[in-house]
Amino acid sequence: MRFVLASQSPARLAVLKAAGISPDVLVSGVDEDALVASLVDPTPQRIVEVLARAKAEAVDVVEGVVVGCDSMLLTADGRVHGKPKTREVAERRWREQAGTTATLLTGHAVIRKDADGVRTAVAHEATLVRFGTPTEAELQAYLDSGEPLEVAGAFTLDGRGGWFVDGIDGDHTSVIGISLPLTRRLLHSVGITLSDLW
Ligand SMILES: Nc1nc2c(ncn2[C@@H]2O[C@H](COP(=O)(O)OP(=O)(O)OP(=O)(O)O)[C@@H](O)[C@H]2O)c(=O)[nH]1
Repeated sequence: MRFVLASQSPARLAVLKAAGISPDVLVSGVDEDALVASLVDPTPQRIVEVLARAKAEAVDVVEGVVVGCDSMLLTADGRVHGKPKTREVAERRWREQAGTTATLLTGHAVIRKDADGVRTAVAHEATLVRFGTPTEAELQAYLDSGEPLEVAGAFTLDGRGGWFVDGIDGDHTSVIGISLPLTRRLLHSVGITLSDLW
């Protein structure tokens, strides 16, 4: 069965490959900001689920299974944060989040398309992340690396950011970008087991 990852994320691709899946990668190009702006008073959980589903629906796949994801960091003040994209925003994020606990939300959408039609399953995973406190020099060096600018919440678990994550409570693959256990459950709900894909 064809397995399509509707994501440009190298981390999502790496998680799937290490887990025995070699997906086709089709980048959705969804305008995330515009879609979020169109939602009326959405919860953080709904935002990541709507975005994940939009990405999976946007790619042109006639038959097979498509997976789309979206990750955001939900901070204790109720705000959600995507990718900083600039050094200034990444620095502000770290000055606010260092030493705190936040929740990394990852929305997941699995869409199966075959002769029986289209079946869709959507859910999100929430992982608590306990941030450490980088020194000023460490923070500046981390920002200089460029890594925190292109990842949700301005940190990675499996990269340079790992030095500044004291611990997590929940699924680590979800933090990296795609929850394997949740994706397995969503695949089951559309009639697919891993043995169909391995
Ligand atoms: N390696 C790594 N990447 C992370 C981590 N946390 C978040 N990310 C990445 O941060 C990005 C979150 O942005 P998203 O909008 O969900 O995805 P994207 O990278 O824009 O790619 P699309 O799915 O095509 O939208 C994803 O690429 C995640 O894999 C982490 O702990 N490790």
